[in-house]
Amino acid sequence: MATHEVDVVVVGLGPGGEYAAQKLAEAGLDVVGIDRDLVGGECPFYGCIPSKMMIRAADALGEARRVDELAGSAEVSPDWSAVATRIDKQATNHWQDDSHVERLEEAGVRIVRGDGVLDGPGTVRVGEDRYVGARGVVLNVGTSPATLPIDGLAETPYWTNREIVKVTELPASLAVIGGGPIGCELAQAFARFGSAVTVLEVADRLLPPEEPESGELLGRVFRDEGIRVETGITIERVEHDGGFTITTDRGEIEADQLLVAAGRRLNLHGLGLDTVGLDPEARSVPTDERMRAGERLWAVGDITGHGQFTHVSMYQGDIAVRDILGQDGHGAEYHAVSRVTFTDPEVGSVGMSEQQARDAGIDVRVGHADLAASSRGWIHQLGADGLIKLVADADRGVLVGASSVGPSGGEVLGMLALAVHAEVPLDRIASMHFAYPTFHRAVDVAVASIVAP
Ligand SMILES: Cc1cc2nc3c(=O)[nH]c(=O)nc-3n(C[C@H](O)[C@H](O)[C@H](O)COP(=O)(O)OP(=O)(O)OC[C@H]3O[C@@H](n4cnc5c(N)ncnc54)[C@H](O)[C@@H]3O)c2cc1C
Ligand SMILES: NC(=O)c1ccc[n+]([C@@H]2O[C@H](COP(=O)([O-])OP(=O)(O)OC[C@H]3O[C@@H](n4cnc5c(N)ncnc54)[C@H](O)[C@@H]3O)[C@@H](O)[C@H]2O)c1
Repeated sequence: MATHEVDVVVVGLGPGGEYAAQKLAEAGLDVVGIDRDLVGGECPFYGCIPSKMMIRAADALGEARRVDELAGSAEVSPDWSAVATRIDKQATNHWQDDSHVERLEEAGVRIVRGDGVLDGPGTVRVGEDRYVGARGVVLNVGTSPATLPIDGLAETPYWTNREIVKVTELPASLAVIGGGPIGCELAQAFARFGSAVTVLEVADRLLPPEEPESGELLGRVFRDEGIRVETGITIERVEHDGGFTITTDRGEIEADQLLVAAGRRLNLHGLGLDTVGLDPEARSVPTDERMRAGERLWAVGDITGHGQFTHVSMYQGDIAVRDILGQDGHGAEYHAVSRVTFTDPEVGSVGMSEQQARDAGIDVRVGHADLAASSRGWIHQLGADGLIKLVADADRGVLVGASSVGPSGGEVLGMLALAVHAEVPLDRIASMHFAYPTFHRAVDVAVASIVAP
């Protein structure tokens, strides 16, 4: 077994690990980056980027279909091959990671392909090689699609996000198990291209962790668009015989293809966490505000349990880099994590939901605004469904959470994320100017419903 002495070993090169490896190497450290699959991780090859390319195209179709009522007439002939080609060529370079590898190598990172396994503090084994980091190890091993214990499912050729991003021909019909962000985003994209889509969600609404108003609104929009939405459903069995038959407590559902988008499994199994004093069965890797997870060990990304988002992974990667380099700066805070599901309307939220705030014992005040009833919503008309919901801590006079659903809901969320993050007093928000007639002007209405109900 060969031993390689370096400064830092990064295991898993998802967004946070890739960022950390590059910055540490640019700072002059000797860095080895280990990945068993594509350097860059889930986001660029199987996640955010290909799915958002699908959504960009599907949104163009959705808008074009509004022309007849708003601006004359438009004939829409969807062609999935334009999306498939863009994902293949522009987003993923045929699922090759050369550009990611080149960027890291130019910074001085040595890339090792293989399965990294922890072997005591500061040490990682890859096959017959041991890499010892004098400063330590950064873990960024991410997630894989969760498997569901549904009778028959494992024997069928169902799709996860890994397969659906490579689809070159649109299925006539698609069933989607899971009405979370992946299920909702892809369901609407495929429906807008012409697939007959059914979403099967065990909870009583879409996007269950979001505010009930948000998930219910999205369910209404989906149904209006012709997507079949079955919430509160139990799937009993899945069979495949050319097509899929999904047996549920409401009868059988047939579909040409099946997407399972029912959450993620952390890639912690077999990682050797016990060799560094961590519980291999834990549901996340606990970290402090400097992303330290143990002796000479840092962890970033989905495995830390603070939201499975690229921006969280990179935020944490930056903090780990500063800690390793002995630099000052802010530590990790999670009271204002923002997230956006890129459906139409976009569903954005930040901080706590109303229920989470009540559960935390906060004296909650809630503010609402109906986007469709705002000046801009009325002008926009088609596709203006949306809302603003604010969750305020009455004692402190600040927002602890907010939701922004609507066209550009994720962009409107920006100002709310700032307010929650910086704990801007509500009366200061109430005293500002809100440009007319923007979508974000609905925030003024929602604030007023708390400050001067
Ligand atoms: C369809 C889809 C859409 C998404 N859309 C968005 C979005 O719009 N916005 C957003 O913020 N987030 C989105 N996400 C989530 C986002 O992709 C992840 O949060 C993001 O990739 C960060 O993950 P990570 O840094 O933990 O690592 P990952 O991206 O999961 O990468 C982990 C890496 O570690 C490697 N690895 C694992 N185990 C080992 C090992 N033992 N040895 C060596 N290498 C190993 C893997 O091969 C992989 O390359 C989406 C996810 C999916 C699936
Ligand atoms: N725009 C974004 O930022 C974005 C987009 C996609 C994914 N992501 C990230 O990836 C993560 C994973 O996404 P996801 O949608 O797979 O997971 P998720 O856990 O958020 O949602 C999965 C859904 O599947 C449902 N479900 C589970 N078992 C079921 C069953 N047997 N039958 C029917 N429904 C079932 C759950 O109730 C849940 O609503 C997200 O939590 C998010 O952090 C982010």
